Amino acid sequence: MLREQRSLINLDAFPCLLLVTDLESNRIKSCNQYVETMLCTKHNEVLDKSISDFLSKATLILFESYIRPLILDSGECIEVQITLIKGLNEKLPAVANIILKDGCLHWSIFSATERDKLYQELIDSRDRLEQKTEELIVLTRLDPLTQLLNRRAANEDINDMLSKSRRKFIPLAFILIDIDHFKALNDKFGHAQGDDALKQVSDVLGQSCRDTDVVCRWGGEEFLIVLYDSNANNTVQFCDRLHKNMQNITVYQTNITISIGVSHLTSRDIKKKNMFEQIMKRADTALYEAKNKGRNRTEYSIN
Ligand SMILES: Nc1nc2c(ncn2[C@@H]2O[C@H](COP(=O)(O)OP(=O)(O)OP(=O)(O)O)[C@@H](O)[C@H]2O)c(=O)[nH]1
Repeated sequence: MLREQRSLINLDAFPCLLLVTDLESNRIKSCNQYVETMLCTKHNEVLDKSISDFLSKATLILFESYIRPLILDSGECIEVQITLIKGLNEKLPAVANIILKDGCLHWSIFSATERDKLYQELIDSRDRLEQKTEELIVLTRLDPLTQLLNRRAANEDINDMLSKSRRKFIPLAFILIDIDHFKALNDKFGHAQGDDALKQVSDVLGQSCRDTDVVCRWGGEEFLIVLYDSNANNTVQFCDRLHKNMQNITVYQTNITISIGVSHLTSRDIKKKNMFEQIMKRADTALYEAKNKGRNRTEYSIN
C-alpha cells in the first residue's frame, strides 16, 4: 500500500524546487524539473554545478556563516529567507527548508515573490497612511483662510513654551494684534476683500517671525504672536517693524493699520497657576488702550 502510494509521488510535479547537494563540495547532485521554471535553466545544465552559482552574494555569506553551521549542529534549517540568482543575474526571493541526510543537503525552495510583493504593498500603504495622518495633523492645526496656526494649536504650542519657561526662565512677549476698522472695510468693499486683507496681514505677520515664535489667528480679525526669548527692547523694535510693514498692504487704495497690545512673561507669572490667562488679560487691556488712543499704535502693559 505504502509502496503504491509512493509510486504516485512524482517529484517533478511539485510546485517547488527540490535539490540535493553534496555537503562538502556544494555540488548539485539531483533536482526536480521545477528548476527550469524557477531558475530558467535546463535541468541537465544545473547538475554538477555548485549551489553557490545560484545564490546571491548575501545569501552565500548567510549560507556559510549561519545556515551550514546550523545544519551541522541541528540537522536542519527551516524557513530561511534566501535570494536565488535566476537567468542573467535576476534576483528571486525565496524561502528554503534544508535538512541533512546521508551526507547530503536536501533543499525544498519556494518562490517568495508574491509574498514579498504583498509585504511591499503593505509597507507602502502603511507609509501612505502615516503620511496622510501627518498631513491631517498639520491641517487640523492650521486656520484654513490664513494658513497660520489656529487658536487651539497655538494654545498647545504656547503651553509648551510656558512649561519650558517654568523650568528655566525664558523671556516671552505676547503680542495681540487687531486690524483697525475692519468692519468698515468689510462693509465698504465686501467680505471677499476683507478675507483678502486678512490673508495679506497674515503673510506679513508670518514673514516677520522666527520658527521659534508662535503666530496664530486668535479669532476673527485678531492675531496673537508669542516672541520667544524677546526682551522689552527687541519687542518694541518688532512691533514698530510690524506697523511699518502693514503700510505695504492696501485694499482699493485704503491702507490697513493694526493696533497692538503687548505683555511680557515675568518671573512672577511663572508661579501663578493661570499664568497664560493673566498674561493675555494684560495684553488685551493694552490692546484696548491702543484702540482708545486712536489705533495704529502699540501699547505695552506695565507688569
Ligand atoms: N471678511 C472677514 N471678516 C471677518 C472675519 N472674521 C471676522 N470678521 C469681521 O471683522 C469685523 C470686526 O469688527 P469689530 O470687532 O467691530 O472691529 P473693527 O471694525 O475692526 O473696529 P476696531 O477693532 O475697533 O478698530 C466684523 O465685521 C466681523 O464680521 C473673516 O474671516 N473674514
